Amino acid sequence: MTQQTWDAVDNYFATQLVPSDPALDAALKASDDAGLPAIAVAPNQGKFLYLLARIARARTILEIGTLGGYSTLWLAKALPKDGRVVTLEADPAHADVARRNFANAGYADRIDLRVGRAVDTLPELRDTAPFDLVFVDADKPSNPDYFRWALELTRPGSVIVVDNVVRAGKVADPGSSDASVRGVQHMTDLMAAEPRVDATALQTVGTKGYDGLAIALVTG
Ligand SMILES: C[S@@+](CC[C@H](N)C(=O)[O-])C[C@H]1O[C@@H](n2cnc3c(N)ncnc32)[C@H](O)[C@@H]1O
Ligand SMILES: [Mg+2]
Repeated sequence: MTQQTWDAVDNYFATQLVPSDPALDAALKASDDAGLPAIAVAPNQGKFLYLLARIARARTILEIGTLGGYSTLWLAKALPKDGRVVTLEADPAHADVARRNFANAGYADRIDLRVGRAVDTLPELRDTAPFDLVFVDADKPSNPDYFRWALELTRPGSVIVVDNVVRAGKVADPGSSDASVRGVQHMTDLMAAEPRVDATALQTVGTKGYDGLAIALVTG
């Protein structure tokens, strides 16, 4: 299988099942025009997050890693009118683009964007917790910290999703010295040893190449 096949299949399903949304398309274009890296989730992955949030009947969502807010908008779309997404972003330039995207999409009232390193902004969220769903998609070396925080800020029944866990297959290399790979491996160790979650991980292919995500249900 080749990238060309993966693109064609993603485009087939996106055309059928992920109708284009002008607000989301505009957010992607504005992010691109502002020079942000093209590392947002793909449209079908955004819809997947949206569906997970709806399946979980999420009213409060935490996202770690905003970029231009594309995945944030998918998550915000899944919320009831009085629901809320808190999204954390370290880079003020990314946050500026995201803030404009939220306003232009008409979702600014449902999204609370906090600028700063997530390890510094997460402790502020103890009063806002518990979150029904947490989406972890920031600096991968910090994934163990983000998993610990996600556990602290959720409740039994909450869902934790961690993006980009495959690292082009290097996650299976126990001798890897890549800090992102090691971050994912350490987080996976924590998930495996944690009696309060039930978790799995999936490899994926698509317009974003070869990747994958982990998902955990908080059980206790
Ligand atoms: C992969 S992008 C997020 C993509 C976004 N979730 C989406 O799919 O549309 C990762 C983001 O995390 C931010 N980031 C990196 N380190 C961070 C940190 N320590 N705290 C918070 N955000 C961080 C980066 O600046 C970048 O905007
Ligand atoms: Mg990602």
